[in-house]
Amino acid sequence: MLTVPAYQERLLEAVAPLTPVAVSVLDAGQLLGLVTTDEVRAVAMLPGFTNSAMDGYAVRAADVSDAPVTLPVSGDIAAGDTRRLRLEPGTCWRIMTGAPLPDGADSVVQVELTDGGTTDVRIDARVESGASVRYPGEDVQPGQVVLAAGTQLAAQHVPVLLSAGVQSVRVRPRPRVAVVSTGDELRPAGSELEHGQVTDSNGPMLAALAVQAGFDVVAVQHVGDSGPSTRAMLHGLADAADAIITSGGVSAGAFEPLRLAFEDDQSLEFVKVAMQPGKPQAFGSLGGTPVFGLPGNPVSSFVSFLVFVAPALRKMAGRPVDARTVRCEVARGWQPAAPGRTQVARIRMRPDGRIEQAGGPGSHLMGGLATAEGLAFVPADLRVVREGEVLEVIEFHPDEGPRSQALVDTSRGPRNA
Ligand SMILES: Nc1nc2c(c(=O)[nH]1)N[C@H]1C(S)=C(S)[C@@H](COP(=O)(O)OP(=O)(O)OC[C@H]3O[C@@H](n4cnc5c(N)ncnc54)[C@H](O)[C@@H]3O)O[C@H]1N2
Ligand code: MOO
Repeated sequence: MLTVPAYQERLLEAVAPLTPVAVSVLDAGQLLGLVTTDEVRAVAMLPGFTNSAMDGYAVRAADVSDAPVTLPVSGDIAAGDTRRLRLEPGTCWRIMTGAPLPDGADSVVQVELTDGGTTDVRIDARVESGASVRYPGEDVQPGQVVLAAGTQLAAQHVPVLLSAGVQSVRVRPRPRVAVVSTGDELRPAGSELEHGQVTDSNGPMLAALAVQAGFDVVAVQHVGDSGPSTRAMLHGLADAADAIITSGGVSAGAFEPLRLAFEDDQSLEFVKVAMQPGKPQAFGSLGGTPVFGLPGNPVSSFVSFLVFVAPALRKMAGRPVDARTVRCEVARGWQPAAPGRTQVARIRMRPDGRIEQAGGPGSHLMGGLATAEGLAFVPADLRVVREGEVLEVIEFHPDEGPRSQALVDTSRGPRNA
């Protein structure tokens, strides 16, 4: 049996980062989570013009040095005013935050330090030259590197990309994933079930895991216990997807579709990993598209995705491969179900940050999975997990949500309205 790190390594060696593509920054929502392959340089400077940092009055500092003073107000300059204006010595303009400073003005007195007048204004405090003024290029200069190569794009990068005149960025594309459930017993969700049939929950679950982890799902399909049908379906999907994830049909039964399809073929290998759940695994490549064959038990599939598939897909996406883990202390011990195999235990977090097992270790227990808040790694040589033991934990982060949602312009109201 392979160890968990040995199988992870095998998968990582077999996949390569996807070829970079240029993506328009106008599609900012689509960029979230993608990784830049090149430095991104500003085209325009930021700010683009001298402007006010405060609502107040644009003045020459010299004219208010003997404050309190009263100055005539030449007019109003709102944000967005495109006129080229001048300030005559001994006068002022009422100006709003972000509005262009008139030529000749060198500072802004915020409105709170005045009587707020609109024809004449009494200014009660002196200001230094440059007070409350934002200068062109003080934030970003043309040609300046605003994003390093290898940046994983997030909301914080959107403003500078859109404002600094950048047209497009080169990124690794989001891996496109096809999901295939195998087995004659499966029926699509919502179907009436006959005795012996079960709902295909792995397909939608694996699709949800993929989307939640920042990948695109291009197909969710089902095939029965037929080797030829499985071969045909997977070969078809290999052209449309960057990776295929199957569930079921990899263990020792008489009708295992993945085995029937590929056992005599060099394209897929069937291995056992010293992990519980998730012992039987298959991996291979169809026309260069990696195929991850996960075991059918729902929790086995779930765990296998996070432990084996997600790191490989992250490598394809150019992201750091390792899952983020935290070290947590065990609040209440338990007995690992399969000593000698790394147990990937479903756990709950107590309010004090300590953990306990969520439900039993069985790999069919979907109810227990639903109550879990993370997965804890119990080393294979640990026969008993004792209170106080410290384990590595992958926390589930439902707050992170999907990353491929387009940003919608809601200003036009509902579609077809
Ligand atoms: N003789 C042996 N039997 C089994 C072994 C073994 O080593 N020797 N390993 C066991 C382990 S461990 C696992 S895990 C499972 C893996 O089995 P398969 O990958 O072949 O999966 P199936 O047999 O197709 O299904 C297993 C189980 O999961 C249910 N299932 C499958 N697909 C779905 C789906 N899309 N949605 C919901 N549920 C699904 C299926 O109905 C079965 O109950 O093998 C053990 N057996
Ligand atoms: O590997 Mo199986 O997932 O132990 O039930």
